[in-house]
Amino acid sequence: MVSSLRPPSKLTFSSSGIPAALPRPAVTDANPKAGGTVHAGMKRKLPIDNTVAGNRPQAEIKRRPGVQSTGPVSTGKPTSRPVISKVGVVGTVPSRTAASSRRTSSRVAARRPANGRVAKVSPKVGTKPIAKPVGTRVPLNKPGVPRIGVAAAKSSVAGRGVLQNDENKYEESESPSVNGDDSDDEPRPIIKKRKPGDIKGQIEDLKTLNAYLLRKEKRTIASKNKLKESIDEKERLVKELELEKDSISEQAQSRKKTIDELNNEIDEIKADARKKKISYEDEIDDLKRAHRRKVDDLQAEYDELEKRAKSLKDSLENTEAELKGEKEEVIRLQGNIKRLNAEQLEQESNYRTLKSRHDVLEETIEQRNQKISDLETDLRERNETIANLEAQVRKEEMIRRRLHNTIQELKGNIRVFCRVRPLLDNEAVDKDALPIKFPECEEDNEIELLQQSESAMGKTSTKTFPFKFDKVFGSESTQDGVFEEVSQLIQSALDGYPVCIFAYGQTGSGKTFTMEGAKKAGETNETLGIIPRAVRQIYETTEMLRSKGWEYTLDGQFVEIYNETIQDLLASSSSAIAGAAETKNKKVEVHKDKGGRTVVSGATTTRVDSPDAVNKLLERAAKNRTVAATQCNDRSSRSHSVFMLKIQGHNAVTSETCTGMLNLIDLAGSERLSSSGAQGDRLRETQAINKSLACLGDVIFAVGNGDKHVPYRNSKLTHLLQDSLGGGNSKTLMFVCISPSPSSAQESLCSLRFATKVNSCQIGTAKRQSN
Ligand SMILES: Nc1ncnc2c1ncn2[C@@H]1O[C@H](COP(=O)(O)OP(=O)(O)OP(=O)(O)O)[C@@H](O)[C@H]1O
Repeated sequence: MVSSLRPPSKLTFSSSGIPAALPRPAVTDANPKAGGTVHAGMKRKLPIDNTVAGNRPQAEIKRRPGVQSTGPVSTGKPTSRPVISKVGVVGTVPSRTAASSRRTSSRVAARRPANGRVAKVSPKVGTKPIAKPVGTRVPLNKPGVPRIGVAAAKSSVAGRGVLQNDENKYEESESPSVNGDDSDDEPRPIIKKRKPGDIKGQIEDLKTLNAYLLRKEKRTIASKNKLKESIDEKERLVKELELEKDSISEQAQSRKKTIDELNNEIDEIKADARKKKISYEDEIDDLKRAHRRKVDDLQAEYDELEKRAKSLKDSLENTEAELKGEKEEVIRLQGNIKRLNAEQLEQESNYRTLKSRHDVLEETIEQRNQKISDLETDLRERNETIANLEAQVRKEEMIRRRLHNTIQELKGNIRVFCRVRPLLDNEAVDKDALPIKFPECEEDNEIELLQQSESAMGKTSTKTFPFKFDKVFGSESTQDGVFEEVSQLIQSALDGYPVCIFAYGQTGSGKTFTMEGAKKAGETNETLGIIPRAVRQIYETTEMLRSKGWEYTLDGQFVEIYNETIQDLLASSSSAIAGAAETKNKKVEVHKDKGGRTVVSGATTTRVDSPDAVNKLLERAAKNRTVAATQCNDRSSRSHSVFMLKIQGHNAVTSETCTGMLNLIDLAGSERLSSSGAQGDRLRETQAINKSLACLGDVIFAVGNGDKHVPYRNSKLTHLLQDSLGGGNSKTLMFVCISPSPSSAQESLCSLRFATKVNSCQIGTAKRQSN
């Protein structure tokens, strides 16, 4: 019988907690001679109680018919319990004689299944009960057989044969039986009965017996030695089994540990499962809610669909009705199609007619294209002519400028216009009593001032003072009419000449009205004075002159001379005027630049590139004058305001350049000191005004007389206007403004006399400033 051990491939646990795959010996009946179970690892002969088995292999016993075998191998129901002795001899001992083995077998019984089978026992301790005929008695204590304990005895009993592993065969032993069973051993010598006194025979018998006993002793000793060896071997086996037991115990502990770990793992899994259960419950709740919502939505959708179905049904009914109408329409359209077909035929005939016309037209187009080509040639020729004409125009423009200047010169480089303002509403005067008369003359250039005087005798006489100027404007004159006469001088400024236009006269005589226009809000453009009109004319003319190759830049300055101090009227803390630099706190000075031209530094210069820029400029100046007037009562009447416009032109075609200067001056009131009755500050103001006006007269007279020294620097005004009052190339126009009021007659007389004096001056031939 061979048992083999296979290593466990995988540890699995049975319900009892014992590894199901624990290695177990495979018990087979491979060795027919063996009567017991031998572990695969036991590669030695084990003495077995062969006598019990009758020296016949157990399998053989099992197969032999008629033998009543109760061995577990043959029947599976042992009549005796397996015995595992300390020496590892496994045999079957009848229950009643196995007391000495009970302690050992009890350990094995712990592993024995409940049904008492020993087919599977502890690894390496494979046992197989040896079948023994019932009632067979093992003779253990025969005389001459040494007592070596139950196991030893059993071994000795089994000494007739040896148990071999699967590699060794079960061999018959040659040695005599140790249990003294002569039937199988050397036969006991037969001692015949001797006659008494047959000593010799008795001695021979004794010798024979002795020899037999000696042989038998020898065999017994050999058997004993073998048994001893066997015992040693089995003790060693016991040790091995104990070691194995310890190993199994360790394995058991390790498995227990594993079981604990697995239990922990199971607990964790359970806890995890509980958590998951809670989470799944929440999820289920969410899903239920979602489901309810979905159901609600679906219900709403269903309602909606139902509504739609109803509306579709209605719509279908409508459509059906429409379809009916459409069918009628189709019938009607079919009639139309018939009619259209007829029309189409007509159209086709029209098309043919049109096609023939189209062919005719194409011919015409060809002829016209030819004509266009001719016209283009003509146009080119005409363009050339236009270019020539433009050159001619430019040439003529130069001629015009020269002629215009000649005319101006012929009119006089210093001209004086007299303007009499109308009576104001607050001047309740009889018109017939007015001291101003306008003689009827063709050129409207005469004026008479009537002055009444009373003689010592009390006789009243009227004295007439006639004056003649270049032009006299009566109280009926309009701003338009006045500007028409002035515009020629403005053109001179554009043509590159320095031009000065003054308004001279007593306070309230209409100087500001003439120069700037009405101050009242809501006045129309008709009341605009010379300054806005002049700037507008210049702007419009420069735009027109673009076509003749001229590009102009206009830079304006507006200053006030009060008590011989120049102040900037365009200064703005908030730079309200586009392009205006901050110059409020700067001192305004007059000096010469590198080119010897008189310039004003410290005053704001504004680029006038649109009519809007002009308006803003004038508004700013008016605002600043109003502020100044608040600081000093009636200041505007006692200061000179000077608007200076620098006009720079460049003709890219002819490479001509020109620089004109237009000065428009609203002079301070020219009251006489004696008549004004001024005192204190007013007296000083009046003195400053009179001085500057006198200086202006002196400069004009000096230039007119051709004096070598012209006293420009005697006043800020003449110093400022030096280039424009500089004789030959400048043009000066003075407006002498007259109040028609009788109370102003004396002042009017003075003004007219001053103007006449200026008018008598003839400044030499004006020369155009050009590069
Ligand atoms: N030609 C005119 N037609 C209608 N009203 C005029 C005319 N000339 C002047 N006036 C009016 O007469 C008043 C005085 O005129 P203005 O202020 O121009 O005089 P002024 O000489 O500039 O006085 P000041 O020296 O005080 O500035 C103003 O109300 C003005 O509108």
